Amino acid sequence: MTQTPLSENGIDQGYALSTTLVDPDVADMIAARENVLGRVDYTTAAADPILSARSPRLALHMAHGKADSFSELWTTPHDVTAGMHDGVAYAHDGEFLFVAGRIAESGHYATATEKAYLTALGLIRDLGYPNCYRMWNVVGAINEDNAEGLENYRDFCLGRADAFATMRFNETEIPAATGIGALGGGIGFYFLTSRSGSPIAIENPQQVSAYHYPQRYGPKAPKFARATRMGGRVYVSGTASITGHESRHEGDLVRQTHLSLENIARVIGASNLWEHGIGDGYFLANLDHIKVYVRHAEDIPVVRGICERAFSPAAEVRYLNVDVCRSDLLVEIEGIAY
Ligand SMILES: C=C(O[C@@H]1C=C(C(=O)O)C=C[C@H]1O)C(=O)O
Repeated sequence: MTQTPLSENGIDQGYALSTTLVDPDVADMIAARENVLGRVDYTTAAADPILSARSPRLALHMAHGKADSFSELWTTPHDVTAGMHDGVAYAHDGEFLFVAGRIAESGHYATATEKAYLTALGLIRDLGYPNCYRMWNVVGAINEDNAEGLENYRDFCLGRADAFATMRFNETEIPAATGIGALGGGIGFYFLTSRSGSPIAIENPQQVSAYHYPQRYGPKAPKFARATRMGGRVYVSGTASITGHESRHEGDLVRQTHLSLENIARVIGASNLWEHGIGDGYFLANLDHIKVYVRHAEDIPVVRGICERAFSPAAEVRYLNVDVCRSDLLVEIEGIAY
């Protein structure tokens, strides 16, 4: 029998977390028998992160009713240690860490975002899991202006950029991310980080790196990578109809959906990964645990039709009716390539 190499903390290095997007009652059943590193409920009301059955749980207001509610679970074969720290909930298993937080609804997000991010980023360093490879941020009223007339998304980006600067994250350490609209509840966020793994940040040659977007998109650029390679997988950020730094196909749902998919295919494709020193290449059919964000509910059937032709019929795909970070974007897609 071949032995998997063990790292110094005794965990096999080829190991990665498992995830699933399931109906909440199915999530309850899985949570009752597996080690849950984190649970995120995409549901009808937001709530502060808590420890539930000794693991972190965050509720995001991302669903309009029971029919579009689901839960995302991150599970591990290893024992989990969980805790709360300054309002954030976290858990770790010796190799991976999950941390979740919430920023209360407010007319001004930058300072509170910076503070919450510093809490979470400080925690991952102090606990010894400094390598952040994926972040999700859901922002209520994302395209509306704050009390000073700055769009809430841009306000959030300001605080996030300041936190990364304070923590001295350089461009190669910036994780894959999603920054998407929520139906309410301020800003909810959660991160995945690793103790010993070194995530590789991946960019899209057809897109300006988000962290180099010009100032017309906000005072501080959105700090995220287009994807990260970690533990034999590629975590693809929320991806929309953008080339260069500009939104394309304004008002054209079909073309926006196709360009979003093309952008993902390019990011995960063999030639791009080769440029990033990664041997494997992936196709859209390799994507799983996909979220498709659609601005207008009535557009979901058309988007679904296009996506179903591109993705594996076995993939877990959830469609959410929420706003997107730029008001001219109608659709955005994320997933994990295996
Ligand atoms: C769609 C884009 O950005 C969105 C916003 C992100 C963020 O601010 O973290 C990350 C990915 C997308 O959800 C884009 O700029 O291409």
